[in-house]
Amino acid sequence: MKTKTPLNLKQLKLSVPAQEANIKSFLTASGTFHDGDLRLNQKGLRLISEEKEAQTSDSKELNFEISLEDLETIKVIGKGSGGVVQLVRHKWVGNLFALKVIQMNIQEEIRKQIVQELKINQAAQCPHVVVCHHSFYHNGAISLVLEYMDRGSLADVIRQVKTILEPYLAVVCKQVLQGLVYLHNERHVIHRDIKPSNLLVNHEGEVKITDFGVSASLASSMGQRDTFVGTYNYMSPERISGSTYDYSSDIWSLGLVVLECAIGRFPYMQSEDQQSWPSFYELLEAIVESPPPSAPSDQFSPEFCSFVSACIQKNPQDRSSSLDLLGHPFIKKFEDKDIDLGILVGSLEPPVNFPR
Ligand SMILES: Nc1ncnc2c1ncn2[C@@H]1O[C@H](COP(=O)(O)OP(=O)(O)OP(=O)(O)O)[C@@H](O)[C@H]1O
Repeated sequence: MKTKTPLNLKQLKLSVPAQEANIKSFLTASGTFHDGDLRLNQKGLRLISEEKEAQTSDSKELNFEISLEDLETIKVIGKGSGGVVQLVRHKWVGNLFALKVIQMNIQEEIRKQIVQELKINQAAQCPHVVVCHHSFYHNGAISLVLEYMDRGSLADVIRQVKTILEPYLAVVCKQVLQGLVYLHNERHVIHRDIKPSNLLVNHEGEVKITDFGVSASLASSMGQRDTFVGTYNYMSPERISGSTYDYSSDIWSLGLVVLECAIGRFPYMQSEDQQSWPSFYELLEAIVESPPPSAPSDQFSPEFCSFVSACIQKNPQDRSSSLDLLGHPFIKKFEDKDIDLGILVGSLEPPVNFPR
């Protein structure tokens, strides 16, 4: 029988790695251990070539990869004409995202092409454009993993507050214009679908344009036809009448959105107590044929009225550009007033509680 040699406690030393602090450099934000081609996290071990990862990584700001199986649904937060938007949580990392699934009855080839274009657009680098972290083509649908905007859209805000006062509106406009300057002047794209439900808000009072790329990609994949549109309400007269259109088409839409937020009703609705909307054709005819709506000068400041009219002009050439509008007296007037949109949106019911 062997006798145990008593351990010399002094010999029992834990050897501390000389460069302990550097362990962090092996971990990504998600806690994934990576060393060269090796990746290890809760899901197991993977080998990824650094080069391939650089090419295929379409997650902006996130240094972990997202796959649909990693996301668990918390709640449906919205429904659009193209599909459903869900609030989802990353199972391992805990981050929240908005998952938008667009069911499309179009050829597989076109769907793949759209996802390809969306991936290019994912490089969006602007604090006023919603980040699309990832896009998939899966089971006949396009899924977009979007930055989650926890106060919903401007449509949700006006549903609650009915009207937005000029100082807050100036802050909203400034941020939307910053997003538009980025899209128009840096990315050289027309958004094509500026409307209240595509302007999202978070608790910090940040306003961001969403659906960037989606409508543009769909239009280009479908040969410039405006077949995929949820609403024509905010569409410029030149688009409705089938003429060529440019960035100024987004400015028309912005003007209508801003006026709607100020007066508390869609500007082509005659009065607040008007029960029914004009019919689809009446509306299109009014947009193309009637004089454009304007802000009533007895209720709003001259700066606001001038801003609205700089946007809502029938002739696209008479509209100001997004860059010019950023310097408009209406925007400048409130710039140094320290207006906190976060306080306004913070006082509202979070949209996730809305019955839809
Ligand atoms: N990234 C997001 N974060 C939080 N909520 C979102 C996000 N994206 C969309 N939503 C919510 O989901 C709703 C539906 O969005 P979606 O883009 O599918 O349709 P829509 O813009 O309302 O209409 P349409 O499909 O006709 O363009 C939005 O109005 C908004 O309230």
